[in-house]
Amino acid sequence: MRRSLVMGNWKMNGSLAANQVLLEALLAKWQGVHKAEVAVAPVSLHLAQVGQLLSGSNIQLAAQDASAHASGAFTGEVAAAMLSELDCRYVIVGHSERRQYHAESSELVAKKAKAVLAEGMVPVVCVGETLSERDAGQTLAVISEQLSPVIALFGASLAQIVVAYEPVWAIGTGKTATPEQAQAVHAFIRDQLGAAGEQVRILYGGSVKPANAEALFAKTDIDGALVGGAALKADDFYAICRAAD
Ligand SMILES: O=C(CO)COP(=O)(O)O
Repeated sequence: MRRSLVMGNWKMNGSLAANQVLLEALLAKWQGVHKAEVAVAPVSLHLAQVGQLLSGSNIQLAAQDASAHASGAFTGEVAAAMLSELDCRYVIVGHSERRQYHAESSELVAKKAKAVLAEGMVPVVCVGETLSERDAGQTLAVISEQLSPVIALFGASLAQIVVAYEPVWAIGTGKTATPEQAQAVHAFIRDQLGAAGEQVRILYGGSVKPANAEALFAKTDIDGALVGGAALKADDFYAICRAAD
């Protein structure tokens, strides 16, 4: 049985003070989420302070990206080992915003995922098609291309990753994939992962809200959510976590 996972991706939002207020509001109402695992991913600069606020709670710390390199002359990058030092449990890699605005290839994303795993953390590998790719009937081909370097690089450790399916057209647009559309892609991803597939949690991301979370989580292959905008509102994020519990 796969344990559901809800992760809040705060992206590049909020001052440290604002994020502290958000977390305190979340922790104040934090009862009743026992079965689902929950994590929040602040910007790397805030990880230490957010980690301190989370200590004693059952909310895990996550990072939004990691370098593929272990250390050295890579200005602006943050190594996986540094994230591990701050007790991060999860690291998002290959978010569409990184692929789109920072030209990250699927090969680079796979290397980042491997670097995260090597430091004892869980990579959350994001995949997803754009609207024009969907309209052209290329959704599954795109997902397959994005996953294949990860599958090739991970081998037997593939069961240890988390995958997030985030259709680009649903991110921050208020347009969610229908539960049926998401389920079809999740089932495809699980199939692509082969024998490891049964164990891998596959999250859906893209305009997840309290109003649509339950219907998404009811689908067989949707094991949780990667939440952007709604994770910045304590009430909404809490409601999504409850729906996964
Ligand atoms: O990109 C996302 C999470 O990583 C989804 O963002 P939204 O929930 O704001 O659509």
